[in-house]
Amino acid sequence: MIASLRRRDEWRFFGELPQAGRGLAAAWFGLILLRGLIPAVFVVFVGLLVDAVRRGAPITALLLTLGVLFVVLQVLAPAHGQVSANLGDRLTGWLNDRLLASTAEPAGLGHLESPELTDDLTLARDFELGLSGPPMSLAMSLIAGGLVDLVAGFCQAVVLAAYRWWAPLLVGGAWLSTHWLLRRSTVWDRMTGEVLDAQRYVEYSYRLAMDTPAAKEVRLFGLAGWVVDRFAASRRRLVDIRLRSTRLHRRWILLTVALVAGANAVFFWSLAQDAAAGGLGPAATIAFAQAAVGASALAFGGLNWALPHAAEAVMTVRRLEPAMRKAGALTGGERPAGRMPATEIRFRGVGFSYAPGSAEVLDGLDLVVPAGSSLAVVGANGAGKTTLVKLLCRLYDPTAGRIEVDGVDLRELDPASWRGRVTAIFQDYVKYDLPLRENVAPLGGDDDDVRAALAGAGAERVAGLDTVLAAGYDGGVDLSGGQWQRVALARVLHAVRGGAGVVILDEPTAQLDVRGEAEIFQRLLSATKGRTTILISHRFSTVRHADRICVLEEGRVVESGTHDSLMAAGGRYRTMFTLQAARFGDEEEPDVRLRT
Ligand SMILES: Nc1ncnc2c1ncn2[C@@H]1O[C@H](COP(=O)(O)OP(=O)(O)OP(=O)(O)O)[C@@H](O)[C@H]1O
Repeated sequence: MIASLRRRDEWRFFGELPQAGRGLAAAWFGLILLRGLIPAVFVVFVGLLVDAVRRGAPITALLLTLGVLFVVLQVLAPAHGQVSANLGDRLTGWLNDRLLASTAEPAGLGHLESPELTDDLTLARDFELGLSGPPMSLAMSLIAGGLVDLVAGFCQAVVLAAYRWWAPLLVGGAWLSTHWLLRRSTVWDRMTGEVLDAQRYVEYSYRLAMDTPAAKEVRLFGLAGWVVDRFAASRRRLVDIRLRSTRLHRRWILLTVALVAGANAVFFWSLAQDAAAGGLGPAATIAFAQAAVGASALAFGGLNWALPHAAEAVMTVRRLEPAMRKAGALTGGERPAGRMPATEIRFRGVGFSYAPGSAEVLDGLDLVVPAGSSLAVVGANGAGKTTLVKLLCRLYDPTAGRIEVDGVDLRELDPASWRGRVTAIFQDYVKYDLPLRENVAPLGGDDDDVRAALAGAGAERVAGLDTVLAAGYDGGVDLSGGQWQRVALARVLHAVRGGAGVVILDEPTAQLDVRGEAEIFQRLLSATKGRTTILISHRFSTVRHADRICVLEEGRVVESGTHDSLMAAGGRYRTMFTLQAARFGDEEEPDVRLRT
């Protein structure tokens, strides 16, 4: 039992508190002891006062002491509340720091895509949102209150030992047992699929209502009422589950009442007997009676509500740290990437699936990209094109085969060093709510370089370098889809200027008009000169200008060659190209070639 008590999250939670603020945690614990001790001292002094009155002795000093104790007790309560709120806020900040670090630091992405870890993450983040329990600053006040009661009850029970050795055990034990007997009524299991599901819905509906990206559709499709109802319904569901799992169990309550009533009856009967028989004076009788009443604070049911919730949040974050580190880890190589690739990038029998047991997205893929050349990858939706370049960025490792750079397995290279060589624009590129300068050079850079990159992407006039690219900020602006894409391209061009040797362009011009696309390609052409470039596009007018083209189907390369050779071969590429040319016309295509 002791071992199981020691293993409980609650203890470990108290052990973690100093991490949030050593001095503050010490003050918080100190105030708990002080506020718990004073009531027992008060009881003793009341006894002494009654005795002094009875004996006709001076009572001024005793009254003064009682007054001071009373005032101190009153002052300590709000001060403790403030310390608790501060500690709760610090703890929230500390937990957020840990969560951000465990989410952002792993080199891979596995930890963000594991369903179990995502569940834990939802649970962990609740310490701030307070969707299924009090937020941390309030929880710390409630926990402090519960602990003060516990210490106060314990100290007053100890006073009873001066009456009879068994009195603290009988009275204190009875009140203490209420904690275990009623525990089931106040604690609820939040790790069930039903709770996590409801919690995820609550969060999601909340974000749908509050976040700008969903605002257009919510209004256009008349979804406002639906979103609000959905939030209310999932919130209600969460409350219902909680009520259901914590409903009071009548049998346990009756047992608790009987136990407490019985213990107190025995104690007070014994006290009355001794007082009547003259074995106990009025001062002691009053003091022990008061202490017995005070011991009722041991029924610290209040702790059950806030403590498990807070402890769970802290322990979930602690548990997530190693789990996310492991799931997001990439087997570490330490070889620096230097100026790789000097000769080629080679995919050798590469297989990949996103989760163990799930479908193979890449399956025995072989591909060579000579250094300094351009390769276009085409294929139907879901063929695995983006997955291929994600592996090249080492966001994941192949589940079979290997990717070699100049003959060296990518896994032997230091991931950070290799990523320093690669730059990419993905379909879901990030639109930072930051000034244009940081959108182009997130890690900072010379303004002239930023301007040159913007000019290269035809985005020099979208906004001033200091303008925040989000309408919600003072002086901020929102950009069109095409303008955003140019800014993202500028980010890539800035990285190329900074020395990136591998350029990945995943549908880089999907949001540009035909003229814009032709113009951007001219610029990409000169900017990526001498760089190894991989272009993914559904626009064959763009694709045809790559040095080489490969067609991906069901996770394999089924055709590869130059535009002319593939057209001459009359295979899938020719079919796709002809279909698109017939539908959209091929006359306006830009006369540019994406290569060195
Ligand atoms: N993070 C992920 N977790 C699980 N499966 C994924 C993930 N990303 C992609 N997939 C699956 O992998 C397959 C290939 O996706 P991928 O994005 O590589 O295709 P694509 O060829 O780039 O498609 P598109 O032309 O539509 O962009 C798809 O079936 C997709 O459902």
